[in-house]
Amino acid sequence: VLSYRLQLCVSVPVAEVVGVEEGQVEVLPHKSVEDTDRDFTVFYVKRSSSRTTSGLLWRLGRTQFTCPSRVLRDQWTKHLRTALKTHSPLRPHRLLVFINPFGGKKKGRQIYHSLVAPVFELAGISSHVIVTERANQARDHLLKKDLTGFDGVVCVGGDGMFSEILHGVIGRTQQEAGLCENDPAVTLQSCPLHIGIIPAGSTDCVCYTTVGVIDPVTSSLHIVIGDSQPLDVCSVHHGPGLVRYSASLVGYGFYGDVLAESEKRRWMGPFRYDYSGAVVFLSNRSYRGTVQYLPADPLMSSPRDKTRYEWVSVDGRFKSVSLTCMSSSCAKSPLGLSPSAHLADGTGDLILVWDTNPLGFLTYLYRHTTTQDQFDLPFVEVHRVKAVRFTLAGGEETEDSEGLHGAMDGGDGAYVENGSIAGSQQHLAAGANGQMMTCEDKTMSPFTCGLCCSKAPAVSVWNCDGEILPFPEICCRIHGQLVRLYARGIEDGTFLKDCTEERDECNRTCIPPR
Ligand SMILES: Nc1ncnc2c1ncn2[C@@H]1O[C@H](COP(=O)(O)OP(=O)(O)OP(=O)(O)O)[C@@H](O)[C@H]1O
Ligand SMILES: CCCCCCCCCCCCC/C=C/[C@@H](O)[C@H](CO)NC(=O)CCCCC
Ligand SMILES: [Ca+2]
Repeated sequence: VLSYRLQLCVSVPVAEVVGVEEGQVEVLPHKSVEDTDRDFTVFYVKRSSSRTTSGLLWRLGRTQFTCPSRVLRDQWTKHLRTALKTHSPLRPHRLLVFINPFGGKKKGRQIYHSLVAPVFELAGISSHVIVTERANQARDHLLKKDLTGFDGVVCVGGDGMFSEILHGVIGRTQQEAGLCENDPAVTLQSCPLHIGIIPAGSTDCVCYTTVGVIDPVTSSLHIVIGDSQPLDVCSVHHGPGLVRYSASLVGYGFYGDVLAESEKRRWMGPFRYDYSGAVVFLSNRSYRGTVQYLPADPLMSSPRDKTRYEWVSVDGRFKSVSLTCMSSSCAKSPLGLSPSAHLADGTGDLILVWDTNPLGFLTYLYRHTTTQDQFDLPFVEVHRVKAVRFTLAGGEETEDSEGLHGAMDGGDGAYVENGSIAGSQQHLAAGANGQMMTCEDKTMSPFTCGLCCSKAPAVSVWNCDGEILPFPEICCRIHGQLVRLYARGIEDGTFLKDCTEERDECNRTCIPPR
């Protein structure tokens, strides 16, 4: 308990003290120090009274103390600094910071320098800052450069930027451990570097899901006090190799189409998703396929039914197929794609939305924006899984492959925009084997292209955390707690009554107040 000289009482856990400074110090908007012999200032995490729909906003609290003598003041500051080290061993000392100057509303640099850097400085963190000049620069840096001395990596940007960091730290860890990332059966090594996210993107889904708010100051405070939240990661494989990792959404059909459509409209900023969502909804597509999944929960089966840990296969026509390792919440959908998914339980939730009429699908989508259960619809099913495979359904496979060749001479075919993968503006035909061929008409979107070739596309693309994967056949495996974030899950002080998870394995509403 810290006694404040105006007789107010402020109680702050040592774990939430950000820093201690001699004198009467102010930090924001600018640092100013009035150095008096007997004063010191304590900075700490203060929960804001303004409540958001999901998590709590954190602010920098500040309390000044006056001691009877300078000697006593120096004893206080020394002891407090020692206590910080002892109580919070995961507090970072040195961070590698990547800023994407073009993410979201293009305010990454400003956000970092005005809101985040002062908090880092106060906490005595030394930061090496890199403003990226190209996509994948952060990933490549993490894969190749010397990372000695860094405790964590911070990305200032959106989910795409987080994904770069994710690939960098996972890849580097496996390289150093001599493990093969291509084999979905290999148990990957969890990464020693913590990842911090300063939200400055369009969806900021990973930040929203792990912190509960999109707020750079809240996130910077989680980083400086060394909060640690393990996170499940899904590896996505195609043919013999690893294609990508995903922390949030691996989605085929609706979410793949929205992404393909929105990549052409990056100039619209975050609004591109709303616009593309409407375009794709109106195109009323569904796709055939076979989904195989490995159920995660042995309680779902009995010892006599021979289904324990065996692959289950479903075949049909889907509006969307989504796999998410976490709830995947965002401002549009505060409870997320799968509201009770856990951040670090080693499983993912597979959501199958069977073909339905437009009103039914709209109801499904709309429920994401409310507290109504989006799974309580006759055409939706959800499974907690360890692994998923997707193939084009039986006869469809041949049909599509033939369609591909037909596309070359103007026949039937399935078309996707190449989007960010190879940077080309041509349309690619994605076949059962992932082989890609260009469509004759290089000027139209996949949707009009479907029309120009007289048939709506039979094959969609995968949306993997906001990146397009232009081949339908994939295999996914969830790796439990592969990375750690500077976060603590959504902090709202209530417990789910039926939750039996340990804190580290639980996700959202079960986090006890500290
Ligand atoms: N300097 C750069 N120039 C161009 N692209 C970059 C640069 N730095 C990073 N990128 C890429 O920009 C892409 C998008 O960035 P980011 O995720 O930060 O913003 P966003 O797409 O607006 O947000 P969200 O991913 O939350 O929807 C990332 O995939 C990243 O690889
Ligand atoms: C009538 C109202 C209907 C409203 C429907 C709202 C449905 C919202 C569901 C939210 C799902 C978020 C899934 C997160 C995906 C991220 O990993 C990814 C990368 O940032 N974002 C997108 O692909 C961007 C994808 C955007 C999809 C809309
Ligand atoms: Ca999970």
